[in-house]
Parts: sequence; C-alpha cells; structure tokens
Amino acid sequence: MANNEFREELDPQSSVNKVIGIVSGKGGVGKSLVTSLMAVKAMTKGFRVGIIDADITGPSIPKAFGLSGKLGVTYDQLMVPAVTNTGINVVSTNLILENETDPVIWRGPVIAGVVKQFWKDTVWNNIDYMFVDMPPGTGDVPLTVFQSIPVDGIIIVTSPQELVSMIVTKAVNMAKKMNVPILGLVENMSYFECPDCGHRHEIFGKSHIDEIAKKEGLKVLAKIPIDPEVAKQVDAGLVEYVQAPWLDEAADSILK
Ligand SMILES: Nc1ncnc2c1ncn2[C@@H]1O[C@H](COP(=O)(O)OP(=O)(O)OP(=O)(O)O)[C@@H](O)[C@H]1O
Repeated sequence: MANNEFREELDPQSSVNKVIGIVSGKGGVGKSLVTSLMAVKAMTKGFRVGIIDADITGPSIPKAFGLSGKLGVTYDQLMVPAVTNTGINVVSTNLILENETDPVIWRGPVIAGVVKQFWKDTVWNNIDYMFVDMPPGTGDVPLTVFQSIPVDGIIIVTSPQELVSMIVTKAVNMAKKMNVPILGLVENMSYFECPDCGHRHEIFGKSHIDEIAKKEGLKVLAKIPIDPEVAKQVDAGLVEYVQAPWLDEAADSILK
C-alpha cells in the first residue's frame, strides 16, 4: 500500500512548506512541550509557523500558549487558526469544543477525521514549518494521522523511565512503515541540575538514550532537564517565554 493513498490535499488558499511530527510512545512524556518549544524556536528564527494539535483527546497546546476561545470560520467554511502572542498559528480541539473542559470521547475514525480537517479545511497562510503534536503511542490513531498529513520528518520524544528501547523501536518501525524520516530522539526529564551545586542528578534513573540511538542509527537531538520553572511557565500559558537553551542545537540542525 502506498503510504500516501489516503493523503489529504490542503485547501488551494493554503501553503505549507515542511511538516514535522512530534511523537511519543505514551502520554505525559513532554511531547507537547517539545512541539511548543520547537515552534517557538522556529518563530524566533523568522519562519512562519503553525501547530496542529493532533493530540485530540489530550490537547495541551492552547493552554501552554494561553489561548482560549473558539477558532474563527471563513465565509467558505474554512477554520482560521488562533494566533499566539508571538504569531504562531494554532488549531486544536480545545479551540472548537463548546467548553474546553468537555471530554473528547470520539472514536478513532472520528478523531482521524478531525485531524484531516485541521489540515485541509483550515487557512494555512504561507507556513514555513508546521509542527504536529501527534496522538501518543503507535496505534491506529497516530497511524491514520501519518497517512493523512504529508509529514516530512518526525522527532521521537522519550523519557528515561519508559521502556525506552522497545518504545523507540516501535516508533522507528511505524515511521519506516510510513516511509517518514526520523529526525532524531529527544530525551525529556533527562536529569535535574541542582541549583546549588550544579550537579546533574538522573532522577528517573540512568539514561540509555545514547545506546539506543546508536543501535537504531539515530541522532540524539536534545536532552531536556526536569525544570520546575518550565512546568510553571507552561501552566501559566507562557511557553513562548521559556528559556530553552537545551533545544538550540536541535533547532539549528532541523530548522534551516
Ligand atoms: N522537562 C520538564 N520539566 C518540568 N516539567 C515538564 C517537563 N516536561 C514536561 N513537563 C510538564 O509535564 C506535563 C506533561 O508534559 P506534556 O503535556 O508536554 O506531555 P505530553 O507527552 O504531550 O502529554 P500528553 O500526551 O498527555 O499530552 C506538563 O505539565 C509539562 O509542563
């Protein structure tokens, strides 16, 4: 089966140059944080940036950017992305629900349908980089998202406490099946740097990311520390103002 058999076209008014998917083996490892911060890095470099929050049942992008309210709709029924303080265009289920605390209890095909609409029924105005916060895992829903959107490359986010090797292998196999290049691995919550002595403590155990990357022939793009200040800023909707020097190298190597 050709991997683009179900691929959806953008609306003729829209244009998107590169699409980067952010995936993880399970929820809660920091996929949304990496998506948000990579988008901010791209914006800072002067690119026009969009985010599709395809994590339909656990959308966390709007909150991180302090966005609320509803997406606009054009006269010809296209969605208009919400725009963050620094100009990043965002679509998310939290911006279409009647009430942002409503649970999303849709089944797989409906979820995939919403993601397709985020891609094709939205006005994407000259976007250089589109970041897609993928549904967690390697099951049916992320697979359908892969089939619907022409993803140019993926970043796999893991944390040290996961069964990392198995999860990375699954994600690698999914990407191979879909013929999507893997840009590299990001290990989140990698260590905690003591503010007093500067020592790096591996709170969740020893990192094996370098060995796994070597085994799979992948690049480690970044190791992100546990930082309570980051969590606080994300909770306050201020992710655009997070200092994230540990992602600079990854951003420089991917966003050109
Ligand atoms: N390195 C970090 N330091 C401190 N807090 C972090 C870090 N990474 C993530 N967090 C916090 O952990 C929580 C989960 O992160 P995030 O929403 O990015 O994960 P996720 O993988 O997208 O989860 P889900 O799939 O459930 O949406 C958030 O509150 C986030 O602010």
